[in-house]
Amino acid sequence: MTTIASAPGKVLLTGGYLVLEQQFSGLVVGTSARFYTVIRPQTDLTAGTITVNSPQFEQALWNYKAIVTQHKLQFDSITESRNKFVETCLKYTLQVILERSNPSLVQQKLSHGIDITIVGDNDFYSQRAQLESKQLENTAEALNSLDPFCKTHATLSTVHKTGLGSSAALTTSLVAALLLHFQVVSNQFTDPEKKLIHNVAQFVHCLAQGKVGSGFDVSSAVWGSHQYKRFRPDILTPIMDENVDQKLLSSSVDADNLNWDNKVVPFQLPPGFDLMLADIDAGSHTPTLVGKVLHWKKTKPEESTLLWTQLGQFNLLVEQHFRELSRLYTQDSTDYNQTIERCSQLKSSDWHQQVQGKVAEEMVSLVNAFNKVRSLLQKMTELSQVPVEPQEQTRLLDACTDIPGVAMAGVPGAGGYDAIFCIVLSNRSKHLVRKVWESWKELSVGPLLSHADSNGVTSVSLASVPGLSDIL
Ligand SMILES: Nc1ncnc2c1ncn2[C@@H]1O[C@H](COP(=O)(O)OP(=O)(O)O)[C@@H](O)[C@H]1O
Ligand SMILES: C[C@@](O)(CCOP(=O)(O)OP(=O)(O)O)CC(=O)O
Repeated sequence: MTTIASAPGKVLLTGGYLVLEQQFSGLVVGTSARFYTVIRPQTDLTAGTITVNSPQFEQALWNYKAIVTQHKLQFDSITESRNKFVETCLKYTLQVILERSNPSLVQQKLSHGIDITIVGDNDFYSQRAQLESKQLENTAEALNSLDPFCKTHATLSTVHKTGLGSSAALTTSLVAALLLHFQVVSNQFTDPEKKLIHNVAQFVHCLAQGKVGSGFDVSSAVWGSHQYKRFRPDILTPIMDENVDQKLLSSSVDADNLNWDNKVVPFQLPPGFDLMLADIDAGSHTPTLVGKVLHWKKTKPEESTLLWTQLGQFNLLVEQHFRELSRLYTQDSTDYNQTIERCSQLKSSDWHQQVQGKVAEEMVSLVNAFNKVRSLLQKMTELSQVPVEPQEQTRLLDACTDIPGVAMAGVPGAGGYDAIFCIVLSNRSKHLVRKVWESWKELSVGPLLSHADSNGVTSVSLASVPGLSDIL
């Protein structure tokens, strides 16, 4: 039986940096771009052989040996080339599986080896090189013409990532596929099953990256779009050890372990709103940005605390206005749709003067709250001297915000020169935004094709994913 699990990428709309602390939250939106892990039993491999390949990359083939005796696992990497995330996923997820399932079932499923294929939608990786080699412009139309899961002509260490969170989506889809393949979870992915997938994926992701981060990226790979409040780091810090005791690991990641105090409040963009993303070629190194911002925060506790408090309030206001708009839709969808239609034809700065009614008022409040968020991120940039929303990005975002039907434009997550997002109200606005991106000279702006998709981790069939069977 072939097993496939899939997990989405993410965009942190608000809450960058603040979400590292439990008292603040982040608003994260899932993307239509997803990772897929396909597990197929083999008939001709020696017992315990696990082959993993990522066909979009060069030199992306890894072999492992997993020997199970009773509840014990002996796990070795056979190939010289390593993939920290894949290896960590396999080793510790198999240990969790051994604590929760019959060892003879695990042995039987590994008896002739298994083959694992991992792919991510094209949006996870920059397609600039691919487009250049085909002499195509970096436009949405050209991206649309590429094959699904196309080759990047790069290795995993040289590829340019677009910031959708490849390691979190990969980890989550691989953990979920393994738990499903070894029958620890059902293909329904019920709530407690998702909790287990989440907890295992957070552990693996933290161990592989060598630190306990906020975890919003793994959380959105599991739960899709939501308001995220982090877990207390000390649920993981004591087990951040390659030789962690298997029983301790399994009990720590248990769905019923109440020490996991992360909070997930489901969220969806209101009807008529959609997300657009662009990757900026300049790029920033997120861990460096985070290190510098946190260093500044420590040296300037008073000014940073004030900024964090204000930013926290306006981040929450943005979310509240989104939620109120969704509520207004359910109350009177005709009035709501008419207002959105009207707003989609006007610049957001004109909504206040030219559109009336409750929905319009809410739209204006949303824009005002988000403008305040941006001005506070600009203040953070100035005070910390870290380019969270640098001036080049400010100019680009202002140009996007000046387009009719664009409700907001901002830097996602840690900000920097990595990416931008826009929230737009119509296909016409999308088209106009793409035109601005194509003609923008100061920064190289590459469109992504993803839109907002609030679904989290799922089990899927091969036939339901266009292009997937072609790369197996
Ligand atoms: N398609 C893939 N197949 C296998 N491993 C992958 C794939 N995509 C990403 N990874 C893993 O994730 C790592 C990248 O993680 P990271 O630098 O944290 O990027 P991101 O910010 O996108 O999560 C890679 O080095 C690799 O181990
Ligand atoms: C600063 C942060 O709060 C958010 C960073 O979010 P990004 O989405 O920018 O992350 P990358 O995918 O690693 O580039 C750090 C964190 O929460 O871990």
